[in-house]
Amino acid sequence: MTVSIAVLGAGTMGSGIAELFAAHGFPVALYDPNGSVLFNVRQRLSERGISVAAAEGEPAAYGDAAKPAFGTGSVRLSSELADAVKGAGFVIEAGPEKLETKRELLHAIAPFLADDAIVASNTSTLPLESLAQGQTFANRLLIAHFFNPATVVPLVEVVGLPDTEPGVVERAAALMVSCGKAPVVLKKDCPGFIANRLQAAVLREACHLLSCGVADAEQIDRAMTEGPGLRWALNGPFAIADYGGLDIWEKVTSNLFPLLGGDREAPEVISASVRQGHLGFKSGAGFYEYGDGEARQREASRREQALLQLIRGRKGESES
Ligand SMILES: NC(=O)c1ccc[n+]([C@@H]2O[C@H](COP(=O)([O-])OP(=O)(O)OC[C@H]3O[C@@H](n4cnc5c(N)ncnc54)[C@H](O)[C@@H]3O)[C@@H](O)[C@H]2O)c1
Repeated sequence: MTVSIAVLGAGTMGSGIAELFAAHGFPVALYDPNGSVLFNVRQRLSERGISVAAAEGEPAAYGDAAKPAFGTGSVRLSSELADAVKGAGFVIEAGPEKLETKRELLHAIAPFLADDAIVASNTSTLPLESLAQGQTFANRLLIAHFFNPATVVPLVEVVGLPDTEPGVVERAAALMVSCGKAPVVLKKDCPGFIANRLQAAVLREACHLLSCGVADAEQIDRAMTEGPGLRWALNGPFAIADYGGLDIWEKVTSNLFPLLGGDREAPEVISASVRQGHLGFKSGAGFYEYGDGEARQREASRREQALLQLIRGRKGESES
């Protein structure tokens, strides 16, 4: 039987996760408390070929309530939490990254959850333990951490707790696989999980090099995309160390580790940009300039296509 999906929060990640599940044939209910978010999501999903309906009683602007009722491969938009959650076999929250908001949201869904529903959080940084505290379904709660864009990037980090009900993590991982994802199951809860910790370590050093005047941002980025970035799409750091030779990497690490940047706070170059309202791509400027909304839309599509091509090319290589 096809499991019904409920996605809570229809922002960048929630709308992408809803699209992913719908594109793989699952019936999806997508909840957001903000009507204008739902209105925009309807436009976006429709443009991407996903069938969108409004839940009963919702404004027609969210989609035609008459069709499709809750069909396979469609998204039903709802501003009612109970409506979105009831009957769902897998619920994933993608609300704001605030502990209290997420805890309250999880608390609010408890009365409407099916007895065997799995509940996941897409949090980037909050420990599962802190989300699970006091929740009646804590033994069915886990992390399923997608990457942006959720429709494209294969990785989903899946994390349970020591008293997670047996089989729950495995069922969630299998669900991800059925959507073409490559789940990585962590042995234990860890803030930032794996991938964001690795990315943060690289960004810390990139900012250190920039602040030392070794090169500008563009050159530092090129040193990544024209070099290690290409290899990292095929081999992780341990395989790269094996290929290079562990004797060599012993020297590299012992010579370089004492010299690497060791910031314990957000890099000043990033904080200064944030203070000026330069938030990166979404605001039109950060380390680079991105132009107006239309230019950014084009760039986002181009990046998504390039990423898809890369993923397809990589699959082709490993299959041949
Ligand atoms: N953006 C990323 O690259 C990324 C990647 C992985 C994980 N995440 C995580 O995913 C989550 C969502 O991030 P995002 O980038 O989509 O944020 P976003 O700001 O784009 O979306 C958040 C959505 O939550 C809605 N919301 C507000 N209060 C809510 C509530 N009480 N219940 C349900 N929804 C509510 C907002 O209206 C908004 O539409 C965060 O936990 C974030 O850390 C983000």
